[in-house]
Parts: sequence; C-alpha cells; structure tokens
Amino acid sequence: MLSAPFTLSWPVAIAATLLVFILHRALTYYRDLRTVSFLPGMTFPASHFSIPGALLPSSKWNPGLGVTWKWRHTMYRDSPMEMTRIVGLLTGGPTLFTNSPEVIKQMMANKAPWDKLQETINTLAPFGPNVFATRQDEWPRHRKAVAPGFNGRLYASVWSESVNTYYDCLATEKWEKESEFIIPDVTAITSKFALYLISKCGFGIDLSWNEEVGERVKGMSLPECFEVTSGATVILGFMPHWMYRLPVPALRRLYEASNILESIVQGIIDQRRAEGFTSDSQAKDIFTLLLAANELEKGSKGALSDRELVSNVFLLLLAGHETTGKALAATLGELACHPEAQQRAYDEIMSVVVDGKSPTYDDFERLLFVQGCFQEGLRMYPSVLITTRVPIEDTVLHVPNKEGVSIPLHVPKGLPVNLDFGGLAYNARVYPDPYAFKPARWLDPTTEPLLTFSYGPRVCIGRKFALVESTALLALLLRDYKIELVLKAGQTVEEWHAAWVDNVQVGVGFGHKQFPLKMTRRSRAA
Ligand code: HEM
Repeated sequence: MLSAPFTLSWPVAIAATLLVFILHRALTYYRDLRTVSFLPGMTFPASHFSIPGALLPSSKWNPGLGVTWKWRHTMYRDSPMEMTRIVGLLTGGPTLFTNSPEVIKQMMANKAPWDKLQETINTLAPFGPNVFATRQDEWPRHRKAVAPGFNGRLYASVWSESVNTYYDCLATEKWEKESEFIIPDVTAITSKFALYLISKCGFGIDLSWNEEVGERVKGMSLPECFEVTSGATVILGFMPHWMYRLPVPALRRLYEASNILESIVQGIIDQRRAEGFTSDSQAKDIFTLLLAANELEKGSKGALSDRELVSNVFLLLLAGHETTGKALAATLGELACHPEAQQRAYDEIMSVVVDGKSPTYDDFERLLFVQGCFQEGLRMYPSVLITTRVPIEDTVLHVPNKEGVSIPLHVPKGLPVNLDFGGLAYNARVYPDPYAFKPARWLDPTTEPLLTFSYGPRVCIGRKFALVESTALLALLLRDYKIELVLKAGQTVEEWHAAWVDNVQVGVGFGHKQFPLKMTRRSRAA
C-alpha cells in the first residue's frame, strides 16, 4: 500500500517553527544562566549587550545604557555576592556586573588576564586606535606618547587657566557685577569650562569665553560635533562603518560630524606643526609633549601615525571635558542642597587663601574639603557609569559577599564583566550612608579611595587634571557665591533633589540634563 505524501498545513508549520524557536531560546537561556553561575539578577527580552538592549531607553522591559543607574537601589539586593547579571531572553549575550572595589582591583591590576571589549573600544574610536581605544597589545605605544604631557607643570597651568577662565566667564556672561543671578543650564556651563581647559592646557589654544573652540566647518563647531558624536556612542560601538553612509538623516549627521571633527582636529595638528613644536622643558601643554615624544620614536614601531595622532587628540578633547563637566555640575547641584557643606568649604577657602585673594596651585593640597566636595559629587554621580572587561582566559574572581567575605566565582573566557561605578557608589559596605552627600568622608584615611577613575595601569591619565581644575573652579565659586536651588512654588529641597537625581542621560559622560542654579554674591565677612 502506498503511503500518502507527508504534507504540513500552514498553522502546523508555524506552530512547529515557534516551538523550535521557543525550545532553542529556552536552551540558550539555560546555557546563559549556567555561564553566569546561576547568579540572581535581571532578565530582559534583550540583554545589555545587544543593539535593542543598549539603544532603547531603560525601563522595566529594557536595560538601556542607564540600567545600572535606574536599578541602583535593588540591582545587587538578591545576589549572595557583590556580583549580579543581566541575561536576554530573546537576544544578546549574558553579562556580569560588580559593585565591589576588591573585584575591580583584581580585574584592573597589572598583568591581570582581562582586556577591553571591541564594542567599548569602537565607541571612542571613530578615527581609529588611541590610548583609550586599544587592547593591551597595542595600548603601550599610545600611553607612552600621551603620558609625558601629564606632569607637574601641566597641573600648575591647569590651575592658573581655571582662574583666568572663571573671571573671563563671569565678565563675558555679565555676571561679574550682579549681586545675584541664575545660571540657566549648569551642565552646559561646566562642560564649556572643561572643554576650554582641555583646549588651553591640552593644546595651547588660547581662547576667550565668547570664542568657539576651533573654526566652524560646514556650519558646525567643535562642541556641536562632540554633541552629535557623543550622543551616538552606542551606535558607534555596534554599527559597522559602512552603515554611516545609509540615507538615514541621523546617520548622515553623525557621518558629517565625524568628518568635520576630523578636519578640525587635523587643523589643530597642522597648525601646531607649522608653529613648530619643541621638547623644550618649559613646554606646558600635553600636545607639544605628545608630538615631541612621538618625534623621538620616528622611524620605529613605537611612532604614532598622523591618523593615530588625530584619534588621540579627539580622545583627549572628548574624555577631557564630557566627564569633568558632568561631575562638576553634579557637585554644584548637591552643594546647592547642602548649605552646611558650602559654609565648611567657604571657611576652609578663607583660611587657606590670604585676604580672600584668588587661590593658587600651592593652595591645592590644602583645600582638602573642597577636593572632598568634588570627589563626593563624582562618587554619587560617576560620570563614567561603567566600564567593561572580558577575561582572555577562564579565570576565577574572589567576590565579597555582603559581609565582605570573599567567595570564588568562575568566569569563563569572553564573558563581559561590567565594573559598575554607580553600584560601587551606593554599596553601603564600602561607603556607609551612601545616599548622603558627605564630602568629609574623603578626609577620613580609612575611606575606600575613589575608583571612578578606574585603577591599575589603565587608570585615567587625566584624573589629576580633572581634580585640579574642579578644585580651582569650586574654590573660586564657593569663595564668591552662595549656591541655591531654583525651586518651583511650594517645592521642597527634598522634592527638587528627588526629581533632579533621575533627570540624567548617558553619553560619553553620564550626568544631569539641563538644570538651573541661583548664585548670590557673598559679602566677604559672611
Ligand atoms: C571626572 C572626570 C573623569 C572621569 C570620571 C574619568 C574616568 C575615566 C575612566 C573610568 C577611565 C578608564 C576607562 C577604561 O579603561 O575602560 C578613563 C580613562 C582615560 N581618561 Fe579619564 N576621566 C575623567 C577625566 C579625564 C580627563 C580630564 C582626561 C584628559 C585630560 C582624561 C583622559 C583619559 C584617557 C586618555 C584615558 C585612557 C587611559 C588609558 O587607557 O591608558 N580623563 N577615564
């Protein structure tokens, strides 16, 4: 007897495909959970490491770039150790997150078997490799060229340029003669301040507050190009370069902005070359010393190409201002909520500077409470929210539990682990009373040092630059003004703070969106 040919109706075919898909996803999900040692954590349709998971905003359905901020109160609550995970049900690989300083130090220590992930490298490498955007094998060449610029002379110049820029800003904005005024967008002002500082001290570009850094090319200025590129860091990370050329307006704008940026940065390099550079021991800016260090390497494998120079200049300009500007704005917001901290800072400034004069770089080490204000602002609002590493071989991390007792955790080769600086900030084992703004904790030598600049050989090269410029600006502002909130009718400080804390965005730097503050001139006798 002949058997009838096997036929499938459409509904059965669809149901079978669906079943296979569900089975496949269930198996993948189980495998992902096993990869992260079945740690408790969060499951989303798309994991943090996928285009939708990263591009769509943070919500209860999607991790987004701000996932660690949105869930900072609860992310580690159910985990038996200071490590948690995110797994995607439908797409994206599993990832781990840690809020432990001990684990961060293990991962970032010299010769630890951890390296950068290609996606994070891509976000800051639109012009190719640079000191940030390189893996361990390529990185030493870049760091060797960039490092000589970061020396004592630079920091003295950062201080004096901060003072000059402060007065120039007050005069140009016409705030100088006002007994009180409102800064409508604090983040924009602190970001501009930080961009000016890195332009002046990094590249010897002498600017006044009403000038733009770099000429306008095709109608766009350097800060505008930064805004476009920095808003697109995720796209830069995940998208192949050819996709920029697609006829999508946002992508075209990004393509255009990165081309303009390249020509402005190349212009800066050409101009410095034309002026002639020197390895002169008096040279103060980072770029002169970078070019000089590179000149010494000429002809050897260590020398950076022109494109690598462009990429490093871009990186220093971007990393040097987005992060510091955001952290400064956060510090000012917290200070406005804490008049007692302002008063303590004011008393310190008046005890350190003679006759209320402008503080000098010699005063930097004595303005410890003012430094503490910035460190506390940066702890609470880490302008680099996370950074990621992957193990280059199977490895074991020793992860503390809630009591600080360490538990071994196997991490397979290639599994991304996120160093969660926001999670660390609110880890009560490490920073008691973590939600309170307490600059004085930084005067206590037993406080765990700030890790927001990372740790080990790839620690932020600009950390002292950032601390010096921020201390100088805060010392001047707090000497001259009381900083106050601009409250709506009937709004309390607590209500303002609760809304402000989450009015944030993640780009190259994490921090607050636009917010105003009121400045009232102090009478020196206050
Ligand atoms: C509050 C301000 C800042 C914060 C929070 C910050 C944070 C960081 C962090 C966390 C890293 C390590 C990233 C990683 O390895 O994945 C880093 C690296 C870096 N930062 Fe900063 N940074 C700040 C300011 C600056 C400034 C002012 C400059 C330049 C003047 C700068 C230049 C760099 C460079 C070049 C690297 C790459 C270092 C390397 O890999 O060798 N940063 N920064």
